[in-house]
Amino acid sequence: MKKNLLKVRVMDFITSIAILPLLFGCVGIFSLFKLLQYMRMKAYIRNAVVIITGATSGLGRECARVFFAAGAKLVLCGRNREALEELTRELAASRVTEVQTHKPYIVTFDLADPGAIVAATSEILQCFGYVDVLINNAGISYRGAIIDTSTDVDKRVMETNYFGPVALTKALLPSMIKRRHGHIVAISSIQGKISIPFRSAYSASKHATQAFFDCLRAEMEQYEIEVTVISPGYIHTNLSLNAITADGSKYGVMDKTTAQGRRPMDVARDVLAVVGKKKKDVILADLLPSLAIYLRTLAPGLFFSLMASRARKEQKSKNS
Ligand SMILES: NC(=O)C1=CN([C@@H]2O[C@H](COP(=O)(O)OP(=O)(O)OC[C@H]3O[C@@H](n4cnc5c(N)ncnc54)[C@H](OP(=O)(O)O)[C@@H]3O)[C@@H](O)[C@H]2O)C=CC1
Ligand SMILES: CCCCCCCCCCCCCCCC(=O)OCC(=O)COP(=O)(O)O
Repeated sequence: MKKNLLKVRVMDFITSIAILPLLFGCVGIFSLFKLLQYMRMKAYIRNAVVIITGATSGLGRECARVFFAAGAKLVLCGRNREALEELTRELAASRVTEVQTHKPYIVTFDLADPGAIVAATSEILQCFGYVDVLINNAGISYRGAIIDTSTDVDKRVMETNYFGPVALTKALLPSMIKRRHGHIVAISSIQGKISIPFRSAYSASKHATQAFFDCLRAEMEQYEIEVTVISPGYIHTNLSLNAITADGSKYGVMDKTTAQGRRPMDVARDVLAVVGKKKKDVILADLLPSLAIYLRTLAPGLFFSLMASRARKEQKSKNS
């Protein structure tokens, strides 16, 4: 009995001695892999020509900061030149020592104006000769009941969130195909995966975005062009303040959900990492929205009931 116990202890000792180096080896290989991945990511962005739409505020502005610090040659887009110039001054004044930084180039255009998109693309290509990464970030949200919403409002949201990015992407694709190099990023939303009540136009525009860029990814693989769709949850930006309502007027309210959202700087860092790793489709949200996506797929009936009850509650609180 005693002899057996000793035998077991000796065996345990030998096993633990053998396992320890194996464990350390695995951790070492994993750390090395992570380091290589990090270095490759940095090299991918350094000196790359990166277009960011909607760089005047919120997530776009923070993306500009992190991509600038990573050494990208930025093309900052928006409608407000003054805001873009102020951002450029801010970036120039920031101290980044790790990599060589580049003064951003500013292009102003309205995504709802197809002619302006074509002109902007020619200007960018004339100036840089090529584009490495396009980040379709600009967007507007909407609040309203379908029954009260004019079709003009639906079109306005679709133009900014869907047709604009599609036109900009198409204008850049030929030069990317020629180089067999390029990366198109679409900032979608959790609402590109599930629809919640009183967001019809916004959610439809984001579902269309998801569908278009999924299709583009498949068609572009043969040209080695990457396509990434990023679906964030709530972010603390001006999105709800800038949202439009059923009659096209500005909503102008900082919603609690927006105010309690993630810091745009943190989301921008995630965007940089996701782009650097060339991920195809990423959800950047808490557990509940992610679970809601699974629920929509696995138990649609239950998901629809939950959304209907949410609509009833919201309607009731609006009426009272
Ligand atoms: N905040 C959130 O909770 C979430 C946001 N998102 C997405 O993130 C992206 C960025 O939004 P966010 O930073 O939050 O919101 P902001 O309102 O802070 O920023 C929106 C940006 O889009 C630009 N924009 C709006 N309309 C147009 C237009 N017609 N032409 C050109 N540019 C335009 C604005 O520029 P201008 O100065 O010209 O108005 C602004 O720079 C959007 O696509 C949004 O759907 C996704 C999930 C959650
Ligand atoms: C297995 C249990 C699952 C339980 C799921 C319950 C369903 C809960 C619903 C959760 C809905 C989450 C919605 C998230 C919406 C979101 O993050 O949107 C991001 C935006 O784009 C915000 O834009 P907005 O203009 O709406 O502020």
